[in-house]
Amino acid sequence: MTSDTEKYLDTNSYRPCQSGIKDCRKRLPQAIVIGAKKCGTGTLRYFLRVHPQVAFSKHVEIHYFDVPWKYKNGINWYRNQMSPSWPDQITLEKTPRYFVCGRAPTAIHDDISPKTKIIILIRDPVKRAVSDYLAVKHMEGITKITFENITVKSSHLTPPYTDPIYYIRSSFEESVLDSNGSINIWNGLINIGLYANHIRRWLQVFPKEQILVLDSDEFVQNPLKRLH
Ligand SMILES: Nc1ncnc2c1ncn2[C@@H]1O[C@H](COP(=O)(O)OS(=O)(=O)O)[C@@H](OP(=O)(O)O)[C@H]1O
Repeated sequence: MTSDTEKYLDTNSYRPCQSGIKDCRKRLPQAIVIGAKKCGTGTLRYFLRVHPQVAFSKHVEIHYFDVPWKYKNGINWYRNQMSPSWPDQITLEKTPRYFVCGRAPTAIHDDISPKTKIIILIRDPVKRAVSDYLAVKHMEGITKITFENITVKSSHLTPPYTDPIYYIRSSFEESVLDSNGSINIWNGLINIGLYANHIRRWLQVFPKEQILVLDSDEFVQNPLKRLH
């Protein structure tokens, strides 16, 4: 998943396709990997990118539906972020934050198509939370932005919220537990892992036949089986 690998895939594509060649153009995605964050979405993209019938977006994550300034750019801007595809290829993108984004289900339904397929990976929520915690801590080290003592407001989690608020302290346990020892479900570390709550919102917009939920733990052990 290094940038060298990405470059190799770009220049050695099995079915090179460039805008301008007959029938080869950028299309809106027929399927979107919406998350969840830290559940193996990067690995799924990595595998699917080499499938000859898949045109996965070159950008690792597009964040069109969850980032207001990108959404304001409009659907043509979004289409332009996709990889060019042949008519028989499926265009795909992945942005794990869509999973928790309040406006994403309706916007995908209305702006792309009610027939859009939704792919969700889920994983043991505790392992997901620890992975997320370590990633945010790492980011804290790089950006020097401190996440310590960020106030958690449940109002941030009403639609169209774009990101659960993270409450990160020096240890994982301190981060996820309230002073009375109960789990703070409004902390993004926990909230993203309340999969049922989020999937319920997607099911209010898309029929269950269009939503594929994959067990990421199984995907680690037997990726080929899950890819079929
Ligand atoms: N094949 C496969 N299947 C499932 N999970 C895998 C796989 N490969 C990697 N991983 C683990 O997934 C974690 C990263 O998930 P994401 O790629 O979704 O992260 S991100 O949201 O895009 O940042 C990250 O978890 P942690 O290692 O616990 O941090 C990866 O190790």
